Amino acid sequence: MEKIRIVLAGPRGKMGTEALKMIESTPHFELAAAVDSRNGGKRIKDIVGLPSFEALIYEDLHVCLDETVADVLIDLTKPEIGKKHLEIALERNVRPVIGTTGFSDEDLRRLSDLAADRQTGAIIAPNFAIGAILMMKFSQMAAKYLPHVEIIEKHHDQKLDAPSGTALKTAQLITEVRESVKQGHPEETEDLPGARGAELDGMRIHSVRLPGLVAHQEVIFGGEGQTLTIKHDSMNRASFMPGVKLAVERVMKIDQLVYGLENIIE
Ligand SMILES: NC(=O)C1=CN([C@@H]2O[C@H](COP(=O)(O)OP(=O)(O)OC[C@H]3O[C@@H](n4cnc5c(N)ncnc54)[C@H](O)[C@@H]3O)[C@@H](O)[C@H]2O)C=CC1
Ligand SMILES: O=C(O)C1=N[C@H](C(=O)O)C[C@H](O)C1
Repeated sequence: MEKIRIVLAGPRGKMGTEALKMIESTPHFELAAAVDSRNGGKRIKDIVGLPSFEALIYEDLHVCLDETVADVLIDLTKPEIGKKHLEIALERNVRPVIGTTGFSDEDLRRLSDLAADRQTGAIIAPNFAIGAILMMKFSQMAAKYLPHVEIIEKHHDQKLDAPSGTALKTAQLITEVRESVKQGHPEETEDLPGARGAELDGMRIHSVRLPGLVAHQEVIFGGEGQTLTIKHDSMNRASFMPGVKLAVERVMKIDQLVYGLENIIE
């Protein structure tokens, strides 16, 4: 089998270091280069303790792709950078697998058109953990019958964005099937601003940030005399890697943009 040549953006990060281990242990993957905000000109083996990686580090994705033969870009940096990198990769027919968040509906439309024009596969995955994908799918099933729903997402306190991409994706999947309802008391007040969380189509989303957490979400449904809680916990970043690996393999076989791994797992 021919190896899939990967450029990894964000190799020093919490996700990036796990992704390096995953690439190293996958015989048909090869690290072609890396993109980092520092360390340009060095080699990956010089900045992380993985001596097998000779791949060069670039500080600019344009230059990296000018000088590197690559099939796939994995981006695990931060929201605005991931979006920019996705576009640069597509313009060069390198297939992006993006783990960062912050894509508006308008971004998704524009980038889908770009992927279709270039006939180049692209995957944006708000969450790579297979359990989290199932949590979202089960939540969508439940929302059809129990439309009163609140989402509580909990993350480590180094997370930049709120609410999480996973919470937004969950809410979006729920709005596809749920009848719009006004939740809570019609006359409820918020005596401390933010107490009821963010609001999306009547649903409430609450974001918790604490040291000690990794990535966790509860979707709580309420009905007459009953509640249903669907809960997922990522205990470490290794939990995301089977999904990253699957996305890299699948992006090689598609010629359009896919938003969410639920669209590629059977
Ligand atoms: N889709 C998913 O399943 C998951 C997505 N994430 C997302 O992945 C991203 C990374 O998460 P963590 O590893 O926890 O963050 P982190 O802060 O540990 O790592 C981010 C890395 O990106 C690098 N970086 C920043 N700007 C850059 C630039 N311009 N070019 C290249 N590299 C740059 C930083 O140096 C850092 O090493 C976040 O956006 C996070 O929300 C995190 C976990 C799971
Ligand atoms: O920043 C994180 O850590 C995570 N980000 C993604 C999100 O915003 O949903 C995925 C996962 O929750 C971890």
